[in-house]
Amino acid sequence: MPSAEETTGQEVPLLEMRNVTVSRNDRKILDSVGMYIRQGENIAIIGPNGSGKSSIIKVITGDYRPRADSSGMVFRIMGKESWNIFDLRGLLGIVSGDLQLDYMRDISGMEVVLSGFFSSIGIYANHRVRPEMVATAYEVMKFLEIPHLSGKLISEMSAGEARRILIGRALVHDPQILVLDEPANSLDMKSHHQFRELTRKVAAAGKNIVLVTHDLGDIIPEIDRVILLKDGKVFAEGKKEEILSEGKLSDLFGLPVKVSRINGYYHAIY
Ligand SMILES: Nc1ncnc2c1ncn2[C@@H]1O[C@H](COP(=O)(O)OP(=O)(O)OP(=O)(O)O)[C@@H](O)[C@H]1O
Repeated sequence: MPSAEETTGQEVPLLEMRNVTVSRNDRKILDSVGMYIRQGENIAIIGPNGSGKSSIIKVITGDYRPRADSSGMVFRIMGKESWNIFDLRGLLGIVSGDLQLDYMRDISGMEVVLSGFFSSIGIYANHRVRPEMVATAYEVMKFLEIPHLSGKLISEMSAGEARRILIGRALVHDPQILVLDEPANSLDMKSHHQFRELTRKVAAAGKNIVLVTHDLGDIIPEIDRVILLKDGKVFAEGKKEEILSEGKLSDLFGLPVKVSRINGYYHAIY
C-alpha cells in the first residue's frame, strides 16, 4: 500500500498540531497550540517557567490527551492521529531531569541503557534481555563514548555522566525523535559542553531533535527553528535567527534581554 507521502506527493510532517488544548483543574495549561515539525528538522521550544513546555512534551508522549475546542483539533505524529502507546514509545527517545531522579538507585549504566528497550525504569524479572540487546547497548555506549560507565552504578555517577547514560537509554531502541526536556539542568560547564557535543553527534546521525529549554545555551547550531511559548500559547515561531531577537526574548521573559551569538551558540544576558 502506498504511504500517505506517496499518495499526496507531499512530505508527511513529523508532528502536526492545530488547536491543541489541555486543561488541568479547570485551567487551560495549553491553549489552542499549533505546531508543525518537518521530518529532518531540529527544533527548540523555549519559554519561561510554567509556560507549558513540559505539557507539550506530555502531549507528544501520549501522557496528556488534548481536547478539541469548537474550531476542531489536529494532532498527528508522522501523519497518524492515533498511536498504540508502545509504537509511539518506539518512535521517541526521551531525556529529562525528572527521568534522572527516577533512576537514583543502585542500577548499573548498562542496565539503564538496556531499560530503554522496555521503556521501563530498570530491568525486572519479566524482561528478557537478549544477547543482541546487550550488543546494541554496548554499540550505543561506544557511539556516545561512555563504555567506561557500563558497570558504574548510576547512583554513583556525576550528573553529567548520568545524563549521558540517559541519552544511551533514549537511543538504544533506535528512535526517530530524541526529545530533550531541560536536559542540561544542574550540569556544570564541562558536563554541559560534553552534553551539547553529544547532542550534535546524535543530530548528525540523522535523528530529529526536539529540545525544551529556557536556556539559550542549550540550542545547538543544528537546531533550525524555534518556538516560543508563553502562558500556554505559541508566542512566536520561525527561523532561529529571527526568533532569538532581543525584542522577542525581552517580551517573552518580561525583562530586558541582550543576546550575543558566538560560534553558532546564543547567549542571553539579563
Ligand atoms: N497535572 C497538573 N495539574 C495542574 N496544573 C498543572 C499540571 N501540570 C502542569 N500544570 C500547570 O501547567 C502550567 C504549565 O506547566 P509546565 O510544566 O508544562 O510548564 P513548563 O514550561 O515546563 O515549566 P518549567 O520551565 O517550570 O518546567 C503550570 O502553570 C503548571 O503549574
